[in-house]
Amino acid sequence: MEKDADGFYTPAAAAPAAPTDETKEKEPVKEVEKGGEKEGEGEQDPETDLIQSTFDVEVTLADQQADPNSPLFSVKTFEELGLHPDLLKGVYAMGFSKPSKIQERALPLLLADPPQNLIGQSQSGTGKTAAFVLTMLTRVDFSKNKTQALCLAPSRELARQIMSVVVAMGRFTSVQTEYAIKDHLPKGASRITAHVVVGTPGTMTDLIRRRVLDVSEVKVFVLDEADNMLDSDGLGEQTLRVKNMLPRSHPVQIVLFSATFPDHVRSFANNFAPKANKIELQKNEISVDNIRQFYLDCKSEEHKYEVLVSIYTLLTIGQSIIFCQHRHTADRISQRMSAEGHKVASLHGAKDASERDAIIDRFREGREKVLITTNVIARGIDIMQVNMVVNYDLPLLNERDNWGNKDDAHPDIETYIHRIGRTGRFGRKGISVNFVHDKRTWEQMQEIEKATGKHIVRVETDDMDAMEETLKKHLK
Ligand SMILES: Nc1ncnc2c1ncn2[C@@H]1O[C@H](COP(=O)(O)OP(=O)(O)OP(=O)(O)O)[C@@H](O)[C@H]1O
Repeated sequence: MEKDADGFYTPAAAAPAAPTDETKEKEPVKEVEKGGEKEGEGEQDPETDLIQSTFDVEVTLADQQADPNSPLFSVKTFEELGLHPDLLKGVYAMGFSKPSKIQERALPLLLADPPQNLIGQSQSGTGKTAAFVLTMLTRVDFSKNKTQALCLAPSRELARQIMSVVVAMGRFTSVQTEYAIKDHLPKGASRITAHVVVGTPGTMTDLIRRRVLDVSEVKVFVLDEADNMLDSDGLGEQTLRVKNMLPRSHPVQIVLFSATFPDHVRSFANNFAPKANKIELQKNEISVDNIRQFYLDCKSEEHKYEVLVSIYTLLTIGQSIIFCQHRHTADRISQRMSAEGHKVASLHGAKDASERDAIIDRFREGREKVLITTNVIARGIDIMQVNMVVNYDLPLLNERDNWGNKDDAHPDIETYIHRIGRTGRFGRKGISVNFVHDKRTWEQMQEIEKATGKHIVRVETDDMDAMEETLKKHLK
C-alpha cells in the first residue's frame, strides 16, 4: 500500500496477491507488547527517508506477528475473518499480510449477523482503525445512495486520517465518502448521500440537525477514541446528541474502540453500547514495552527549555512531537526555537482549519520534523516515522487556572498513554521523554509511573554527554 504526498493511504496501481508466508502458531494469546519495526516501509512516500530500511523492518514485523506474546500476533489469516473479497484486496493493497490480535479477535464479532455492539480495547498502534473501517465497509450496501455508516473522532486530524483508511481499504468497492468536519463542506451544500461519513461530533450534529445529513438508514455508528468521545468532561454530550438522532426503526450497530477505558467512562460506555461484546485489556497491559520512557530532571522552567534545545542539537531524531499543556506554551517554544534556527512547526486548536490541515500534512510528509502541539493530536494520529515523543509539560487534569485558584492538579494518565503512543506504532521502537522541573512535577511523574506500571528512567541533565549517550542508544 502506498501513502500519498500527505502520508495518507492512496490506492496502489494494483492489489498485490495475498502474501504466502502466513505464520500459524496456535499458542495461547497473552497481550504484551514487544519491540520491533513495521513492515512495508519501502512503499511509503518516496520523498521521505523511510524508504531506506525496507528489508530489515519487514523481517522484524514478521517475527513479532509470529510471537504469541505480541499484540500484533494472530493465529488467523485475513481470509479466515470473513471479509468480502473486494475488502480483502483492499487490505492486501495496504501491505497488511496478517491481522493483528485486535483485528483477529474483533472482526469475527463485528461482522457476525445479526450485528452486535462491540467495546474494543487494544494498545495504541495495534490496528484498531482497520477493524472498524472494515466493519463499516462490510455493512454498507453500495447500491443505495444513502449514508449507512457514521464514524466520530475527537479531532479533525484524526477524522482525516481515518478517512484515508476508509478510502484505501474501500478502493476496490464503490464506496462514497464525506467529511463532517468544520469548514470542509462548501457553504450551502444541501445534501450528503455518501455511504460513509467521518467527522467530529459538533459538525456531525450540525449537519444532521440541518438535514444536510440524513441518518435514517445508518446501520453502524463507530466512536474512535471512545473513552474521550464519551467522557462528560470531554465530548460526551455532543456524542450523545448524535446518537439520539439515529433511527429507532432498526437496530444500529454501535462500535467503540480505544486504547484506554478508564473506570469512570466504562459504565457510560456500557449504556451507550448495550449488550456489547467486549475485548478488554488488563490494567498492566495498556502501556506498551516498545516505547522506552525517560525523564529529564530539570532545575526550572527555563532550564527545561535549554535542555529541550540541547536534545535537538545533540541528537539526530527522525521525527518528534513535543506536547505542551497550553497553546501559548506551544507557540512560545516554537517561536523561540525557530528564532534560534531550529525548524519546527506548531499545531493547536486555535489555528484555523486550513492551517491545521496544512501543518499536519507537512509533518506527515516529513517536511517538518518537529511538531510542537497540545493534546489536540494526543490521540490516534499515526505517523510511523515519529520515534520520539516529548512531554514538555506532563498532561494534567484539574489544572490551576491563571489566578492559581485550583490546586488539585493530577496527572492525566489516559492522555499520557495516548501521547506516548504517537511513537512505537505497530511494533516499532520509540522513546518518550518527560520533563520534570520541581517537586510537584516529579510527584506527578511518579504517579504516572505507578499507574502505568512501567519504569521511567532518569536521565542526567547536567552531564550532556551522558544524556546524549542514553537517549541515542534507544533512538537507534
Ligand atoms: N494487520 C496489519 N499489518 C500491518 N500493519 C498494520 C496492520 N493493521 C494496522 N497496521 C498499521 O499499524 C499502524 C497503527 O494502526 P492504527 O492507527 O489503526 O492503530 P490504533 O490501534 O488505532 O492506535 P491508536 O490507539 O493510537 O489510535 C497503521 O500504520 C496501520 O496501517
